[in-house]
Amino acid sequence: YGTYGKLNSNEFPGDFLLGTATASYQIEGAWNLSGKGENIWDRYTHTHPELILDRSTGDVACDSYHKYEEDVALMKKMGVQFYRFSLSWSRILPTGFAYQINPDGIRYYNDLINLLLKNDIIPLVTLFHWDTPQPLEDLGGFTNALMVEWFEDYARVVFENFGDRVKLWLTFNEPKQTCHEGVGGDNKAPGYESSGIGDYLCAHNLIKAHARAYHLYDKEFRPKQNGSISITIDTSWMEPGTNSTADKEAAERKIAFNFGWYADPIFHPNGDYPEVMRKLVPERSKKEGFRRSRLPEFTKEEVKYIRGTFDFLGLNHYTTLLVKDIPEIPISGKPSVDKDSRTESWHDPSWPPSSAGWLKVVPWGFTKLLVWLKHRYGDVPIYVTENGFSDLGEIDDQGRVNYYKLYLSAMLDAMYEHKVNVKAYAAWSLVDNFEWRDGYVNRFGLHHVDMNDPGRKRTPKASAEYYRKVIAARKIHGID
Ligand SMILES: O=S(=O)(O)CCCN1CCN(CCO[C@@H]2O[C@H](CO)[C@@H](O)[C@H](O)[C@H]2O)CC1
Repeated sequence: YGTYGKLNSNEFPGDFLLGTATASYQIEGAWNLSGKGENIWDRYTHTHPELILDRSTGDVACDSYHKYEEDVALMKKMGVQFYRFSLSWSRILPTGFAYQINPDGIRYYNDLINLLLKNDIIPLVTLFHWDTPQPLEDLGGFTNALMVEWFEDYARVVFENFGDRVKLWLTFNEPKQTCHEGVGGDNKAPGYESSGIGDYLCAHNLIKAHARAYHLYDKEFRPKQNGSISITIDTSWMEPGTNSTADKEAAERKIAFNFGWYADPIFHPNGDYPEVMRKLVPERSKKEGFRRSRLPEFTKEEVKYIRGTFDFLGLNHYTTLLVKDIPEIPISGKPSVDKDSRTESWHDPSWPPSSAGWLKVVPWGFTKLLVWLKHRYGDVPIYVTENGFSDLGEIDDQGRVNYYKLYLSAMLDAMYEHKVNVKAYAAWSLVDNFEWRDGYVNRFGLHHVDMNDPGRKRTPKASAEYYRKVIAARKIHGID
């Protein structure tokens, strides 16, 4: 693969953190037990079974609500240094509003946090991993500007209850899946399909909510709790389909619309949405006959308020796309972010597959993405909060072992050859879990979960053994 593919970096720096990750709706189950309120994924899976590949739900999932001790034991055995998990907003605040706190929600997460600390595993806690409380969605969810207040109130309850022991926070996981896929499309809950309009509105409020929670932490909690807080944003690497200038610019546009949309307002020295978005969206909106741009605008004060609301950068990365320029997209049909970006993307047929159509094994893309992040956002500490491989659940998962060897090596290449400041890596995922619209068909776990067994039996796969050796030896090769 040339410079980007040499598998020559092998060892992790002494202070590098190796961990694993999950999310509340995907593993907890207990969807309506002990006071938990309904969230949009409960609603989406209960009312649209036809949208889920195996018509399953997260009603029970891995039953980690009851089996979190087993989960911690699996992590202890692998020797992971940290565990990234998310809080179910509706388990803590059943109505979404902070006037009613569910004691069992506080109890559950305290038990989990205390057990992690007892096992010398650092908790890295995500406040929001897509599971909006349904009563808030009924009021528009993130298309309602008041969500900024409601999220701040939720964050305050969380920092008050867990911030004495939790020192690493993420406000949101992958905002694009909530806004672009969930509000703009129906690929995720709530499934409004308000493409090119609702997704921009959702993102605008979500970014403000992130900044509000950051400043709340920074002013009221950091002085006594001394933690760090950021956001996790995902992107594929966007590789030009040809080395034409048009395709190179198209790839830059695509990653701006895909990642910069959320990252620039927070991490870019100038803040605000990427320039290319602030140019192309108003232009196309006008041609479509809109009286004003479909992309909401931050005021100067808001740009300042949002810029710099991070202590590190949370990155989820899985794969790479090839991108080409589409010079003219006819003004017809519904508006969309993809039309606004004037790009088309695809996979090179030679790239090794996974069981998920969107995930191809392209390790050099990880190196390029990490280098791109450093050039665009400077030397910000990067926490890789998700990276992993999908298969159909085989125990001898050599495809996953191979994926981790390649991607960990690609990450170390970026660190050693390009001095990218990566500080941590979380393998997605600790266990097979509810993979959203793919249900339990496509699986990402280091441990197999028997979804037909009421006890949800967990079984280590070959990749769990490989990751245990990597953590013990703190290197990737020569550990068999
Ligand atoms: O078909 S296409 O290519 O046109 C569009 C699909 C591409 N997306 C890219 C982002 N990816 C986010 C991954 O989502 C993350 O990764 C895990 C594995 O999916 C999830 O389980 C986690 O909850 C989530 O944080 C989901 C698929």
